[in-house]
Amino acid sequence: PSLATTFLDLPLTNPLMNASGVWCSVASQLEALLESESGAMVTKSCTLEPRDGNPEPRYRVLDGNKPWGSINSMGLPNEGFPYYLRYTERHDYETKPLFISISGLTLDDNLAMVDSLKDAVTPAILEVNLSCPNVPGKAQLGYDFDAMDTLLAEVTSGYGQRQLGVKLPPYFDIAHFDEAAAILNRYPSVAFVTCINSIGNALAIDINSESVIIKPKDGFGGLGGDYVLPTALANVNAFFRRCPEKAVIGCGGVKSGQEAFLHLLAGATLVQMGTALYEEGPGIFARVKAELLSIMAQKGYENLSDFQGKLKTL
Ligand SMILES: O=C(O)c1[nH]c(=O)[nH]c(=O)c1Cl
Repeated sequence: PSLATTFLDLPLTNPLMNASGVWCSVASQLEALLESESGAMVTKSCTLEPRDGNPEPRYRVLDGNKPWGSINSMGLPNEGFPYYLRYTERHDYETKPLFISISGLTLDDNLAMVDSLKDAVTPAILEVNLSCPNVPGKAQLGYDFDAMDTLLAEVTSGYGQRQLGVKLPPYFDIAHFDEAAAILNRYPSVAFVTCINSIGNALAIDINSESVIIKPKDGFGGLGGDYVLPTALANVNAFFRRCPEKAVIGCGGVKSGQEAFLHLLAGATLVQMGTALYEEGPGIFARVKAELLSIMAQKGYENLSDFQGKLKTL
């Protein structure tokens, strides 16, 4: 079988990539992703200026009893937009496509970054993060439909209607899938949606210390890992059904070929890994590729298109 695929008409050797934020904040990590067997890669969401982010501990793996996952309240630590723009100028696009993620603290900051990217005419693919749950005082744009609509109008226009994508928070209500998709479908240049970001503001508690386990926001943080897989699959399939003109990138709960297969079946074109990559490192891509190929072989599938988006209902 073959894992070859295309995304926005770009050829990829396989559909696997990192989730923004994991193993992609500094050049050494980005170079490790380039060397890895991922089919593509994305940078850490950046703000206009560098940020230290929230106080530590701000990331913890939750691996008491199975299932396992992670909680994080990083607070958007990043090297600042110019650092990542410079990286896009020296990336080897022949090896694999690069996405650049932006998460401006204000609409003006997002527009300033978009304007610089438009002038840079870089092959990097823009993913606008609408779903960071961890900046104190900043509500997630993806949960404010008016603000999301305004941002999309300004950003798509500012980007000269060049193709871009958005990183969405998980939604949990059919009416919200309907409303978010209706807004997104009014912007043809939004060529893909990445579902999902972490499930915001979960609370992990340690029974021995009788305490929360991360410092920021009294322990409230974004949840990732096994816990979010069914919600991630629902969001992938909901937007796959509602946005036939757009591609869906699946993210959430992928740690083996099995979950990658499920995301593809639900409608994802590419599949991102966050928590599992954080814990295992970039070697995970070779493992998950092999597992996915083995599942395809067992099922008699030659190409991803043999099952991609072909989830059955009862
Ligand atoms: O705290 C973070 O940096 C963070 N953490 C997340 O789980 N998702 C995001 O989009 C971001 Cl920007």
